[in-house]
Order: sequence, then structure tokens, then C-alpha cells
Amino acid sequence: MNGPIASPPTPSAGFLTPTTPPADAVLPPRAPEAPAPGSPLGSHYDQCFGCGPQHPQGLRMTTTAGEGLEVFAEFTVQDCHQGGPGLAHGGLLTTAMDETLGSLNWLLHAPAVTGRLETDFVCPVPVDSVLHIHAWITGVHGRKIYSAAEGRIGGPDGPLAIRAQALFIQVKLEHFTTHGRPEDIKKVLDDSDLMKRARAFEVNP
Ligand SMILES: CCCCCCCC/C=C\CCCCCCCC(=O)SCCNC(=O)CCNC(=O)[C@H](O)C(C)(C)COP(=O)(O)OP(=O)(O)OC[C@H]1O[C@@H](n2cnc3c(N)ncnc32)[C@H](O)[C@@H]1OP(=O)(O)O
Repeated sequence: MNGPIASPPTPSAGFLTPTTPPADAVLPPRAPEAPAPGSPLGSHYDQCFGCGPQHPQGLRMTTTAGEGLEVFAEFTVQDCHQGGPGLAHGGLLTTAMDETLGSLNWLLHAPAVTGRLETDFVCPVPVDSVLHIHAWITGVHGRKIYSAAEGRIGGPDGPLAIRAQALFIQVKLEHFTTHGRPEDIKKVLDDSDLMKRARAFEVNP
């Protein structure tokens, strides 16, 4: 069918909330409990698609704390991550960025979930590439955590392939217990190791 669409759908209110921090946002100090610079951050949940070591098809990403409010991660693009032939699927690259940005939670020691994530795909990323991701907090305003990330091919100074800006919202642990599938929540509650991970975030906003 040709011609203009009679009444295009309009985004719902709030859709265009920016991911850049407002002028009165702050950069808080690292939480005293935050892992030391250079330490691996581990996984917040063993079945997480991004970082869970027990997830059968997951990305199994590992993240390292940087100095200040920043983290570093690596993501190796595998055969099963293809979108175009021999090239990474954009959605998976976005997942890797989301996961790395989510790891910034560890530095503030409070759980937060992605509210908005914007991604620029700057150049194609071939299969077998190692994407070096650097993510940092750009501001905190109440429960809102603003952050940004870059992914470079082959090394920390390699060509820029992807960049992202995000708004995460701090939540209480009840966010997960209220909305999560009950059997998965029960497994976490029944497993002292998994609960220890969850408790790492018990300092609520
Ligand atoms: C015993 C078991 C324990 C297990 C524990 C495990 C430990 C876990 C630890 C760490 C987890 C880290 C996980 C990382 C994984 C990678 C990251 C992801 O993929 S997360 C998944 C995808 N994201 C979602 O599923 C969010 C779905 N959305 C929501 O649940 C709500 O909308 C939520 C919580 C984001 C906000 O809801 P509200 O009711 O709490 O708060 P309101 O009042 O609506 O918003 C607060 C402020 O934020 C703004 N805001 C909210 N959503 C926004 C959005 N989408 N875009 C822009 N602004 C937004 C609002 O305009 C408001 O701003 P104003 O304070 O008024 O200035």
C-alpha cells in the first residue's frame, strides 16, 4: 500500500525521558562495600543471561571494577551471536552493554534495573571479535542512575563499535520477589550462596 499513514501511532507519555543527567545530579562516592579497583565483580544471579555462570546459553560475561565509578568488561562474539553472516546481532551487543552498565550497581551497592537504554551502532562487529566495554556513571539523581558505555573492537583502544547511554532506576529487593516467577525466587531464597549475592545489594535506596 502506498501513501501516507492516516494516523501514525504516537509514543506514550514519558517515552522520550533523556538519559543525560540533569544539572543537579551528583557523582556519589563509591560505596564502602564496593569491590576494590581491579577486582572481578562476579555474577548477581547464576541464571542471568548476561553474567550467570550456570546459564546454558548465556553470555557469561565477567566484569572488573575500575577506579571510581567505572567498570570494564569483555564480550567475545561467537557463531551463535550472528545477525548478518559473520557479524554480531545488534540486540546481543545491546545486551552486553546493558549487562556491563548494570554491573555499575556493585559500585553503589544498591540494586537498579534498566529504565531506558539508547545504543549507537558505530561499525559492524565481526564474529570472533573481542568487544572491550567500558561503562561509567555520569550522574545520580534520587533513585535515577545515569550512565554511559563504549565498546571497542580488539582492545581498549581499538576502533569504537558501539556506544550507549542509560537510565537505571534503583529498586528494593521486593522488586524481584514481587514480580519474579515464584519458583525462581524460591530457589534463590532457599540457596544460601545465591542469597549472599542478593544480600550484597540489601542497602536499599
Ligand atoms: C530474593 C530474591 C532476590 C534476587 C535479587 C537479585 C539481585 C539483583 C541485583 C541487581 C539486579 C541487576 C540486574 C541487571 C540486569 C541487567 C539490567 C536489566 O536488564 S534490568 C531488566 C529490565 N528492566 C526492567 O525490567 C524494568 C521494568 N520497569 C520497572 O520495573 C519500573 O518501571 C521501574 C522500577 C523502572 C520504575 O518504576 P517505579 O514505580 O519504581 O518508579 P517510577 O516512579 O515509575 O519512576 C521513578 C523515576 O524514574 C523515571 N523513570 C522510570 N522509568 C523510566 C523509563 N523507562 N524511562 C525514563 N524514566 C523513567 C520516572 O519518570 C521517575 O522519575 P521522577 O522521580 O518522577 O523524576
